[in-house]
Amino acid sequence: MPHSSGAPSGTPTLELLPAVDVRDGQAVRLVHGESGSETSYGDPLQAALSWQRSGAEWLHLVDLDAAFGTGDNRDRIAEVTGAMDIKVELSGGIRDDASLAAALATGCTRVNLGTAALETPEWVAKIIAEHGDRIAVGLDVRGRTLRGRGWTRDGGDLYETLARLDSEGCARYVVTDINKDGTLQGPNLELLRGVCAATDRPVVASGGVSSLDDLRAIATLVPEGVEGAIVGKALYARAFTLEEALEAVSP
Ligand SMILES: O=C(O)c1ccccc1N[C@@H]1O[C@H](COP(=O)(O)O)[C@@H](O)[C@H]1O
Repeated sequence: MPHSSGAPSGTPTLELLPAVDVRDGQAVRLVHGESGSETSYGDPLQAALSWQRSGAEWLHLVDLDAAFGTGDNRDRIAEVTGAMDIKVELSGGIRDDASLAAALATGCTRVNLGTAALETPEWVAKIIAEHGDRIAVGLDVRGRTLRGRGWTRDGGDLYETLARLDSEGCARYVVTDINKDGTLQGPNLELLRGVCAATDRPVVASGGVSSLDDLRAIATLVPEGVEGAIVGKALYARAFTLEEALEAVSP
């Protein structure tokens, strides 16, 4: 049977997660995750609905104010999640029982924890045991060093933390190269390979995607354990459409 112009036939499909990051009620993109580097793209609900209409099966939704500790967009996040018919991965400021309960109550498919995995490991081990694959951990790295609190503080060694989380049963990792994030400079394939070699859990790639070729390159890592890729700036900058991206990674 003929196959599409995307990834080689027989390769499992790379999941694509278009990102909607919310700051001060607006959909924004940052460069290197730095506060103050925002470009605004308007209403987050409209952005999320447009990715859904374009065929997304996942939405990566981030409360940036909660991640930075500059307030939160909880109502907006709940509104967007509630309006989605697709799966939602929710990130930003999920650090204790109250914020976790609020996040899970939105009906999101899973949450993604950053700072908590670095600062309150006992709590994270407990909620992994309670919620299984509804919990992912975001490994946001610069070099080999993890960063928390809006990526402003060092949080330990990537591979030591990964080994600890693996032993606690963490179901999945969202791996972001901070140096690449929001830069349209291409993904850090070496980092992704390194993480895949160190764990048998699925990995979602994040940071740097600029072109369909970048997505095809990430898709070659599916057999090594990369399950998905978050796409942000490239979609907002119209480097390609989501329809083109989905086609590019479908076997
Ligand atoms: O996504 C970003 O651009 C981003 C930038 C700066 C900080 C955080 C960012 N995103 C997400 O937030 C979580 C971390 O939140 P927390 O530490 O759990 O409060 C991180 O994993 C990213 O998914």
